[in-house]
Amino acid sequence: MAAITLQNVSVDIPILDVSSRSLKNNVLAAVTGGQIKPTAGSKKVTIRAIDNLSLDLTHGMRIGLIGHNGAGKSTILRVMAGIYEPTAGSVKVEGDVAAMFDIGFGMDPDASGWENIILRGMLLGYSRKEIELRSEEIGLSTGLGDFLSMPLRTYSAGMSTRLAFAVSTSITPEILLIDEGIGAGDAAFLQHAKERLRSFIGEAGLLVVASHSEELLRQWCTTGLWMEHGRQRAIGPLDEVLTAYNDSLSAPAG
Ligand SMILES: Nc1ncnc2c1ncn2[C@@H]1O[C@H](COP(=O)(O)OP(=O)(O)OP(=O)(O)O)[C@@H](O)[C@H]1O
Repeated sequence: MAAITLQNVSVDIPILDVSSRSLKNNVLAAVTGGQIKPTAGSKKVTIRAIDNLSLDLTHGMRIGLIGHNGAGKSTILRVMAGIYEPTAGSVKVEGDVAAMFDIGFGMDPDASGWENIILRGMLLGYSRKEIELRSEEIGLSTGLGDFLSMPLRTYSAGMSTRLAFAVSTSITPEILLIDEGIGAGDAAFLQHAKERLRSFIGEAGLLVVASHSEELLRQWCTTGLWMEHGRQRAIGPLDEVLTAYNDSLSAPAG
């Protein structure tokens, strides 16, 4: 059974080339970003991207991460994927994780489409034998035809997305983490991609998605987690959390 538990997790990112003396003491709090703090014992600064966050996500949950720019949504996903180590607190992840962040990550521009299917498949956890067995079916589903024999650097952005997308969705993950930005491509591909995504997402035991698109969150998620300056502002049924978030955006400042 898939599960993710975060206990009092904080993520501090030290910024090495900014001195705290350069910061203006803004009276108005920033509306974006994490919390900027002087680093203890130094003139440097630290950004607290996640601030003491505890979460208990269990099998079957479909979480949408909501919040302003720099609220910490991508950072939480990276902590869950094991890319970032928390500065404080503990993270426990049970189940295989598939992360769809930077869709082109790990692809080699000089290798052909076929070779990139193998490379990316191995990055996603397939053995060479498994991915070789599946590569033909994955290649066919891209609609790239003979371009699969050409180096990736000859592909347009949409063509590369097709390739990466086909490999990424060929696995059946227990935990699926998605950062917004997937969906680039032409209309026909998008239609195909949506169907493939729907079943891919349906197969995952636990889904966490960060997105600014309310439509996408409503389609895929049932629980909303509203983040603000690295902290949890609210968690609950998606509809209620989205309404509260939208109300906060339209409320007069002050
Ligand atoms: N590589 C980095 N170096 C320095 N600061 C970073 C880095 N990555 C993120 N941060 C900081 O961490 C905080 C949280 O960023 P994060 O990317 O998690 O926000 P987000 O909610 O995903 O934002 P957006 O909706 O704009 O994508 C921000 O204040 C950002 O400035």
